[in-house]
Amino acid sequence: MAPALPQEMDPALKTPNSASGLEVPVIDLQGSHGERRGVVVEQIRKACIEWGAFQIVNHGVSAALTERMRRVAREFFALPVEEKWKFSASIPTTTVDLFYGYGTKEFGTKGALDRGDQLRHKTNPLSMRVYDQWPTNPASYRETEEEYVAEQDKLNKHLLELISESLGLSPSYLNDFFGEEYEQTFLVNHYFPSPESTPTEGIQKHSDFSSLTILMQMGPGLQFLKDGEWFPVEPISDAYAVNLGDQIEILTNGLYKSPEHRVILTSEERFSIAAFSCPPDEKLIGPIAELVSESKPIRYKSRTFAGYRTEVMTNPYMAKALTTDA
Ligand SMILES: O=C(O)CCC(=O)C(=O)O
Ligand SMILES: [Fe+2]
Repeated sequence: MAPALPQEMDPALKTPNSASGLEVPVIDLQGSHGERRGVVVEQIRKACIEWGAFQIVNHGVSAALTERMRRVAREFFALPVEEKWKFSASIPTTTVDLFYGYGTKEFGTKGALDRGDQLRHKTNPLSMRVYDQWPTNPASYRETEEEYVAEQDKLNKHLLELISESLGLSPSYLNDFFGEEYEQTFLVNHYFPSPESTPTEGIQKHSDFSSLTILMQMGPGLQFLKDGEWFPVEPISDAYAVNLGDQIEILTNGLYKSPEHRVILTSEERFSIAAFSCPPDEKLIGPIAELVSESKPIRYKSRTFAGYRTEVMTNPYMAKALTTDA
């Protein structure tokens, strides 16, 4: 979920790191329902502590469905802009909310790309779906997004099981905690090509205020910040980039990090398709009791998810709002 106002680019952070040999970990989910579960859980724990992010392959989402989703997204964004506006929200965004439906920076500044346009829908709970904001062109758009978000829901739940286990909690802990009414948001980011020879940000440095973000990047550009250096996420066909959001950082009392990330534009048009899972608005989020001890005292203030989101959205840079209790 994107910051909106101009922010100075730290010159020290301009070039992605390649010298260290470190890479955003790639985790193979094959066998993660069965014989390889223990191995995968251990890899997830390490990745969540060191990066707060990883890529996944063999995740179970059908390649054919993903390809259909990519295709209808490209077709929608290729329409004339006046066609796309038909699927925007009728009222401009407020300072404390993201825009929904089709949008650009001109319409709602919050959460909009600097150089591109977007399509954002709430997709869970089903009662939050506003189908008027779902494209009807191409004709198969709506059914494709419906199938796609159902698969993302399954994947999100599987990942939250693995993450729960990696914390020494029962497998169902995080899914039970967020509940069936958890908020799923679907987002297509469409970045315009950049003619500049100097690196230009398509989405500025931010962390996601979600619990978990599952993202398909179509073309290079995504970078994660680790220990003050930027690391690009290597595009792998049909892989998803997964990152923890601020809610997991708070719940784990800082053991797992919600990593900062950004997108650098290239000379090619670029898309990414994200599914964010978030707690229900009124859910109180604070460190999980089992993860707090005398040697690991509470580091984060508890507040409702809606309260947290408002704090982030009213900050001009949409920065983390992870204030401590101390
Ligand atoms: O487009 C990408 O690769 C990242 C997008 C992102 O960080 C976001 O939408 O929150
Ligand atoms: Fe993000």
